[in-house]
Amino acid sequence: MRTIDYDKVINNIVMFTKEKVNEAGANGVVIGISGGVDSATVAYLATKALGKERVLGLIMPYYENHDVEDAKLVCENLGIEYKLISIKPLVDEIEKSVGGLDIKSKGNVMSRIRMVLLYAHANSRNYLVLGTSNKSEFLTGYFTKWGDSASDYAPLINLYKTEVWEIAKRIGVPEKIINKKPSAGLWEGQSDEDELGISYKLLDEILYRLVDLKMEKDKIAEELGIPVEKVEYVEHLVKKSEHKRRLPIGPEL
Ligand SMILES: Nc1ncnc2c1ncn2[C@@H]1O[C@H](COP(=O)(O)OP(=O)(O)OC[C@H]2O[C@@H]([n+]3cccc(C(=O)O)c3)[C@H](O)[C@@H]2O)[C@@H](O)[C@H]1O
Ligand SMILES: Nc1ncnc2c1ncn2[C@@H]1O[C@H](COP(=O)(O)OP(=O)(O)OP(=O)(O)O)[C@@H](O)[C@H]1O
Ligand SMILES: [Mg+2]
Repeated sequence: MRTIDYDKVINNIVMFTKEKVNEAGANGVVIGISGGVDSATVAYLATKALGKERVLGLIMPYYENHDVEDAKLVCENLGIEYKLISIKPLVDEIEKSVGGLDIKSKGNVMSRIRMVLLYAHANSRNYLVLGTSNKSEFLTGYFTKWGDSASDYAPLINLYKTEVWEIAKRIGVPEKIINKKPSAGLWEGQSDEDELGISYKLLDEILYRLVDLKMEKDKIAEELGIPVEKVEYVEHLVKKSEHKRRLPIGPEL
């Protein structure tokens, strides 16, 4: 992987967050706290930048499981204000109004309902929404369009998942959270690496060479000692999600 000066990156994110909040004249930031490492890392960095009084955490479970305890652990360790809001009634109402939803579509509704709640709090308190997307998710399209991808600023967007883990370790995110299997939590037992069909470690190595270094696919395969089909698969994920990384477009006049 690329070598990064982690202390410098941490400092840059902290300065960036401070600057953007000041520029916007905002009173603080609101973050969806899932109990996973991405949102925990954003919450730790935001608290470093703004102080605990200007960070609001929203814990928004659909399912009843241990993730809520992990999310509370993050908020309580930081001493930030947090609210626990079950999104079950809202999501179930939408599912009913559609007349039933397959599990993936329902997961996307969960993600978008959380976005609505985050922006309702941002509007009413003059806060900004901090997103938690990282570069691995962003490039592969592994997010809900206008759902978890929707935010005002995304402090981790230029960092691969394996780099987020490194940062999390350095800023004191509890080990229990760092060691959790990444999951969107959109259905019981969901795992990012299972759904994507590749480990983040390998995905990041491929993405870095494909996107940042713009290397030829067979060269990447040779360097990593993997079949070229794996590289082609990752390229396919990047290409088919292009529409998720831009605002809607229309025809040329
Ligand atoms: N070519 C194209 N040009 C323009 N728009 C296009 C399009 N193809 C689809 N679309 C639109 O995009 C929609 C599909 O995109 P979308 O609604 O996002 O849905 P989709 O990509 O099918 O599903 C989201 C994926 O992200 C994962 N996810 C979601 C949320 C959080 C996390 C996490 O890691 O925490 C992961 C989730 O498990 C699932 O695999 C279509 O319904 C259509 O409206
Ligand atoms: N139950 C939840 N409560 C509040 N926010 C949530 C919840 N589930 C998901 N989110 C929001 O959606 C984001 C995307 O989820 P994602 O799973 O990619 O990140 P994560 O849970 O922080 O880390 P990991 O990918 O390691 O599980 C979260 O970071 C969080 O901001
Ligand atoms: Mg998660």
